[in-house]
Amino acid sequence: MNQIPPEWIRWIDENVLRGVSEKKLIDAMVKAKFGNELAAATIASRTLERIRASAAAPDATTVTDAVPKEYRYEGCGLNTGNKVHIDGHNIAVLMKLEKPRAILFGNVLSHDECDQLIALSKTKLLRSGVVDHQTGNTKLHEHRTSSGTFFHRGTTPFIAMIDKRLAALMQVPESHGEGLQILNYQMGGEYRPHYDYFRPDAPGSAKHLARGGQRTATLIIYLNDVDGGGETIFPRNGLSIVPAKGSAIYFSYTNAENQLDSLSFHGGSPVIEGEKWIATKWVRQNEYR
Ligand SMILES: O=C(O)CCC(=O)C(=O)O
Ligand SMILES: [Fe+2]
Repeated sequence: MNQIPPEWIRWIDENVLRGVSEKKLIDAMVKAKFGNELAAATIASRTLERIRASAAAPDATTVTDAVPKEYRYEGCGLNTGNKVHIDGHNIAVLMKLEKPRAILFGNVLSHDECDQLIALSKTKLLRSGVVDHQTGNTKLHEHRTSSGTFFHRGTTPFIAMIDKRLAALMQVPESHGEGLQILNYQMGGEYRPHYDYFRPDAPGSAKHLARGGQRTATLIIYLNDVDGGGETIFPRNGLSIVPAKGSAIYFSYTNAENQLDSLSFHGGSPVIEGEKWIATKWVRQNEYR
């Protein structure tokens, strides 16, 4: 990688502002596959820019006001026990993370349900896109090299049953859920780290926010075991989740004050062997239409 994408520049700026050491930032960037020298040079130049900006600020108050408030974590995530029972289906709680709020679940879908979702999607796959922050439209991008399809909420009794289970698991009304997205990554396919929330400062976000408000949480369900690579990564925590058929990673990133948790930055690392299938459920603050 010989160029730093804008979301990484924003990430560097946020963390320089939070006082995170240069070494930690470089380590995280190297982990995310940037070259050591490029990472170090970019971080140094952003640090310098920040020092110059604060020197040019009229008074200390202006600088203090510019520091974003830290994300306030609400409650304790989904506050589950060690098992969740939904309509006769038993889901295991395998791991909990506090920052960002994240829970790894086992057996969210049975193996048979995973196979059914793959079979229903196979003939409908189209290359996935990313949201253009200026226009809000979807465009193809080298950072997202998967194919996918959607199932609108409740389109068939089978999809409706899954939508219902996922809403109960995520503790939101079913109507707040977007349609279930199915993704397939072939060898080398990846989704570079990104936020699932819509950037409030981007003009293209307005039309997405109008359809149910901000996204508050994501559930990524693994529909197959992947032979190599394909982990879901949270590069700011050094966390990676290895896909295991039927299990799912939940994470949330919007609180009642509308703050957004930048630690939820995540991606799908390249598949090295075999292929990867996932189902993603995004939920909104309000009813999604
Ligand atoms: O492929 C993955 O593990 C991550 C997918 C993802 O980030 C998404 O669907 O929003
Ligand atoms: Fe995502």
